Amino acid sequence: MKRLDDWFYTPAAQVNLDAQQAALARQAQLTKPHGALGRLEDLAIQLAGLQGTVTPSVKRVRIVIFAADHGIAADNVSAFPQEVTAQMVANMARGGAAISVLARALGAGIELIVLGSVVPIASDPRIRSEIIAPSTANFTQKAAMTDAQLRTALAVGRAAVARARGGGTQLFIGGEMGIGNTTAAAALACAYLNADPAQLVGPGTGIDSERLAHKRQLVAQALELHHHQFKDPFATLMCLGGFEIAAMTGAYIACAHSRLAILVDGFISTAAALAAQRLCPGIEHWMFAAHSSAEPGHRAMTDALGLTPLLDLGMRLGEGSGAALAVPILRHACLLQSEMATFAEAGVADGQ
Ligand SMILES: O=C(O)c1ccc[n+]([C@@H]2O[C@H](COP(=O)([O-])O)[C@@H](O)[C@H]2O)c1
Ligand SMILES: Cc1cc2nc[nH]c2cc1C
Repeated sequence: MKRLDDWFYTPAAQVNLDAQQAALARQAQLTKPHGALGRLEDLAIQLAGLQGTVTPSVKRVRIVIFAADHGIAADNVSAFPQEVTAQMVANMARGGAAISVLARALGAGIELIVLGSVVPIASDPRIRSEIIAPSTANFTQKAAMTDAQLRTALAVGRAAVARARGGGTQLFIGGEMGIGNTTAAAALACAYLNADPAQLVGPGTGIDSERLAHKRQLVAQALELHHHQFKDPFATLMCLGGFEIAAMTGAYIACAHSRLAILVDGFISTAAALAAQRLCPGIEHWMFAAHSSAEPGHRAMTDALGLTPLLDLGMRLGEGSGAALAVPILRHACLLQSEMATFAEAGVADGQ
């Protein structure tokens, strides 16, 4: 049931325009031709507005991985079996996944949260169990989640951000793991953007063209079944989403409420960002798009959010890995803004 006083409908916090103005003015005084640092200048100015200071910093980064299984995986939409979701979470806990390596290199904190798994998750202090159900329902037959399940998933994301905030995090990265979740993300993108599955459904982990045609057909079937819900962004997420996608949506919204900058990862993370933007207007101002996923259909979502990805490395891994790789760019943008000398300090003659 829709209640407009629900926390996730509260619009995003306002950006601090004074800090943003001050950062813009400082950029003009730094020892470089005006605009010579290109997008690094815009990033520093945006971060100044988000953090309310002329000298922003993203030293303290928190990566939260949300993992869950999907009912649609029963329909042969992924190149991998469903138990890989749980196996990869265990790999992440042991430090062997790509995101584990990148988080270590960045000195970033990482939290693993499982919201649904078709196989039992071994008790492990490094894994947070927030199991809602073994998996979502198959959305070609019924809504993926119940209203209560969606609210729980959104709240799991919100609580993760509260913990991050408590630890002094300056930049939030949501990562995900879930076999079958590119089908859910593509279905969400089609519903929110009123687009055709032929444009937005792609190969995910790497299926052949025959299975891709089948995957597109399943998404078309789901859109047909649920289309009467698509005027309502909450109901759309309930019908087509996943527990990990919804948790990321809740996390992003909580970031925009608690003034925390968000670095969005790839295809699935951006579908969650799109859902967040439909629930929480203005949230896009709190976001940076880290990279352009190789998954076709990603671009349509970043365009709809008005975000321009920082990197294009042909990646399609998820786990927050593309976002982790973009962190040094944001860090360097902040360092330049904070530590470069001004023309006056350095005794360098300014231009016109
Ligand atoms: O982030 C991306 O752009 C991305 C693109 C394709 C696949 N993935 C990852 O691959 C898994 C989903 O792929 P699939 O084929 O099972 O739908 C899931 O665990 C994602 O993290 C991620
Ligand atoms: C091995 C593997 C690792 C992943 N990481 C994110 N999604 C993934 C999907 C697979 C299949």
